[in-house]
Amino acid sequence: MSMIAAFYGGKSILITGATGFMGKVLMEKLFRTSPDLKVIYILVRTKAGQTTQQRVFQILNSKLFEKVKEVCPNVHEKIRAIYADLNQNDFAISKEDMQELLSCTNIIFHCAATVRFDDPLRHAVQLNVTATQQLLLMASQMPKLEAFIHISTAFSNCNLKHIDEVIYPCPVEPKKIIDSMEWLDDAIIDEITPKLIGDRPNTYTYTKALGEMVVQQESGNLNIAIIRPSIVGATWQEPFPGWVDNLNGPSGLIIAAGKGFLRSIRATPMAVADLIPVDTVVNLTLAVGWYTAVHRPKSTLIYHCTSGNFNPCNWGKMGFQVLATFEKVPFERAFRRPNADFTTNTITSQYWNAVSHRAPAIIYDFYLRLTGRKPRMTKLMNRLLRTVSMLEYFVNRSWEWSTYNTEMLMSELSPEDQRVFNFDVRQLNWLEYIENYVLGVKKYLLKEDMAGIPEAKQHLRRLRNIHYLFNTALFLIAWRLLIARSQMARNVWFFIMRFDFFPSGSLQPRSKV
Ligand SMILES: CCCCCCCCCCCCCCCCCC(=O)SCCNC(=O)CCNC(=O)[C@H](O)C(C)(C)COP(=O)(O)OP(=O)(O)OC[C@H]1O[C@@H](n2cnc3c(N)ncnc32)[C@H](O)[C@@H]1OP(=O)(O)O
Ligand SMILES: NC(=O)C1=CN([C@@H]2O[C@H](COP(=O)(O)OP(=O)(O)OC[C@H]3O[C@@H](n4cnc5c(N)ncnc54)[C@H](OP(=O)(O)O)[C@@H]3O)[C@@H](O)[C@H]2O)C=CC1
Repeated sequence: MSMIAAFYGGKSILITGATGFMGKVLMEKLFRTSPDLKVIYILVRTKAGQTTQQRVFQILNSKLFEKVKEVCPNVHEKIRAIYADLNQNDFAISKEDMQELLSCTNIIFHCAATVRFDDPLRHAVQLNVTATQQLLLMASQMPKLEAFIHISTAFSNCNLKHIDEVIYPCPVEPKKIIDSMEWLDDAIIDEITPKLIGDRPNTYTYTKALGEMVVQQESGNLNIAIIRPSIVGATWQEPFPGWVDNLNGPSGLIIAAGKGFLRSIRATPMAVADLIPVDTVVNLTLAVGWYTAVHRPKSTLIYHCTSGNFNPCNWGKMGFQVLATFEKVPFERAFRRPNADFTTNTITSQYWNAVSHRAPAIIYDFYLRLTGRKPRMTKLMNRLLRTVSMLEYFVNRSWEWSTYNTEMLMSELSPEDQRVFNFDVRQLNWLEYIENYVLGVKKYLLKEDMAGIPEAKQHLRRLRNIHYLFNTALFLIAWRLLIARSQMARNVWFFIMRFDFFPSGSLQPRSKV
């Protein structure tokens, strides 16, 4: 019997960010392994015209939850969606709901965050820092609370090369930052943002670091742990391989490469691609919840959930395997044949951006205009290049994360728990994982049917022929222009012609047969 699964039985669990990528997998695993848990409270806002109930309905009816429905048929009764907006005071939770949360919650998993790299500082602080502070305040009023698990990121200190399982202070206290957001206007905030984030690449990593400081400062008597995952990718094993439902991290770039938009990226092939499957992160998170509640460590423990030091894969290997998978399972209606290159040189990268990204987009838009349609490729390409430029920081560096606490936890688990809540990435076969990831992107993100693969391959063959035709035409035009302008080119041309048309020793053309 799994001790961790048994621990969650009968518990009331509060999850923030349950509608997000990680939150959904966390809920799924909890329901599947501990169907006798009492209730999962989720803080949900309304979005895209959907009520909180409609959002929950959609999640429970998704493919991800198919297995849960077999194990826990009354899952919809055990999930209690509470309307909440983490940007509002007291999260805009009603008094009755707040009362229930305060009196019943046993465990909190705080996953909600803004993960956008370009969020204005004010918004990133509100969600990643102030909301965390408010949630801690709520937690301190929960008499039955056994553990508070905060999800951070392994990149919260990405300005360092070696990162230990400790909280590193930021120069300006989070409380001062929170206060200043109250009275500074947006223009001033924008002006001071680069100074505040310092050598971090974006407001996301900076505010996640501030969030950790808040956890440390406001922990009081709470039983707290922090989990720092690296780049979270599709599921490895559970509930099935390759599940992914958003474009963050590598997923968006896999689509861009598979559809032939992304042809080159400034990335270091030998740099470690510190990807971690989402189900691995969830298994560690649940194990940490159990350990923190049962063993009550004296201080806040930080767990790095990374793959680089256990089972490293690099970007070169990853890119190669992604392209190899496109050969077997191409995406439908590609713009160009998938063929993305890595370059480490900024100038070469700019050259390829002009030649392989912008030029084809301009030509395609010209074609759209000629055929009376609205041009759109240049705009799309500009957005893609902007996205790529934001991710470049992470694909040109390697980090070392110490994993003492994660390894300690692994050794504390019973063999059964090590199996059910497996977070040992040494067992991960990268080639298989990446292949399943690409397949998952095709199936669950692009919603493409496997039956369309022959047609997709046929389309790629057509694109290859167009490519050859286009290149030949381009070569001929360039050559024709060159001979018109250069005597030397003309001499070379006549020399070749003579060599080809007049057999050696003869000045007569070859007779046509
Ligand atoms: C052979 C090649 C193989 C390639 C493999 C190489 C892979 C390298 C991957 C490196 C990943 C490094 C990630 C590092 C993560 C750090 C870990 C964390 O904690 S951080 C946690 C992880 N956090 C993150 O990863 C956040 C990263 N993302 C962001 O911050 C923002 O999306 C943005 C600033 C990039 C774009 O903002 P903005 O322009 O305002 O627009 P929107 O957001 O509204 O989207 C606009 C359009 O772009 C689309 N799209 C979106 N994302 C991607 C993508 N990744 N990609 C491509 N496309 C993407 C989106 O669908 C939309 O399309 P459409 O609907 O218009 O057609
Ligand atoms: N994905 C990754 O690569 C990594 C993620 N992490 C961390 O893991 C955690 C989960 O990330 P992930 O699941 O990928 O992120 P997602 O963007 O998929 O999910 C974010 C969640 O936060 C919720 N949320 C955002 N703003 C609000 C708000 N104002 N009120 C209520 N809820 C809100 C979202 O709700 P809604 O659906 O309504 O938008 C969503 O449920 C985050 O803390 C992140 O920093 C760490 C390392 C890597």
